[in-house]
Amino acid sequence: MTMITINGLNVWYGDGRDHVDAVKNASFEVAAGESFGLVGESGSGKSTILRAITGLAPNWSGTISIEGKQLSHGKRDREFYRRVQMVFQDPYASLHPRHTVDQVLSETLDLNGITGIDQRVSRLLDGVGLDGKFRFRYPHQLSGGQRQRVAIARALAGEANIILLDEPTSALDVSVQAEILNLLTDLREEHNLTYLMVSHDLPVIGHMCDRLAVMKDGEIVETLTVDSLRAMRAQHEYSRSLLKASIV
Ligand SMILES: Nc1ncnc2c1ncn2[C@@H]1O[C@H](COP(=O)(O)OP(=O)(O)OP(=O)(O)O)[C@@H](O)[C@H]1O
Repeated sequence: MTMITINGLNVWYGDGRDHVDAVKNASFEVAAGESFGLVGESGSGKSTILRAITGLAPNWSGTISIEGKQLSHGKRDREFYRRVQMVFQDPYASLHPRHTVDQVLSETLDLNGITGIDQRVSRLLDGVGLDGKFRFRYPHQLSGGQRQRVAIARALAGEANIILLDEPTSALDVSVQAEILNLLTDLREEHNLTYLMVSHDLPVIGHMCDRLAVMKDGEIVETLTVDSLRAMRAQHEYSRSLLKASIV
């Protein structure tokens, strides 16, 4: 089954002189259980695609479908968030500073109509490798990696099996990045999750994804498998230059 279908997507910001075509005619599909990466330099339009999916970039044309259902313009409804969750770059900004880990997770479970919250919170913490002692801590009492684990637990609290990941490790210390990437890989397998992941870092995408789209100046210049990337079978000159600059 195709979980995410993007077809002829254009996204723009601003009017008149401020008009920016951030994404131009982008198309790709992400299958159930697949991990798909969007890679490209800063400003190439990667995050804008995620913003269009989540309704944060209101000006777009083309089609975006989740599990075969076309999304409309405007705000996303509860049903959308039941299927799709996000993990952002900066876990500190995405967690309420005056809510404990317990509050963050309990509230999300409650919103999803899930019962047996007490047990579920401990299971969620366990699932992301956080000791129970962190349960009643506030975000500022956690390290960056621990905060990102909480953000991941929150994304998994409901029944969503599509997770949008926007540079989920680039704000973290290098030593912690691999831990979080490995956790995400394990969770995908365990819960049969579908990932759409944005990163400017080709090795990160190579580690995490099955297929990827390379973006440049708002356009997808190439879509290829990570295996063919590793085998240096990238066709497009730009993809090859990215590849040369990094070790996948
Ligand atoms: N809110 C906004 N208003 C106007 N222009 C924007 C806005 N957000 C992004 N842009 C522009 O859209 C283009 C694509 O930006 P986008 O953030 O999607 O790129 P990106 O590849 O995700 O890069 P980065 O990793 O730096 O976020 C850029 O030219 C950027 O300046």
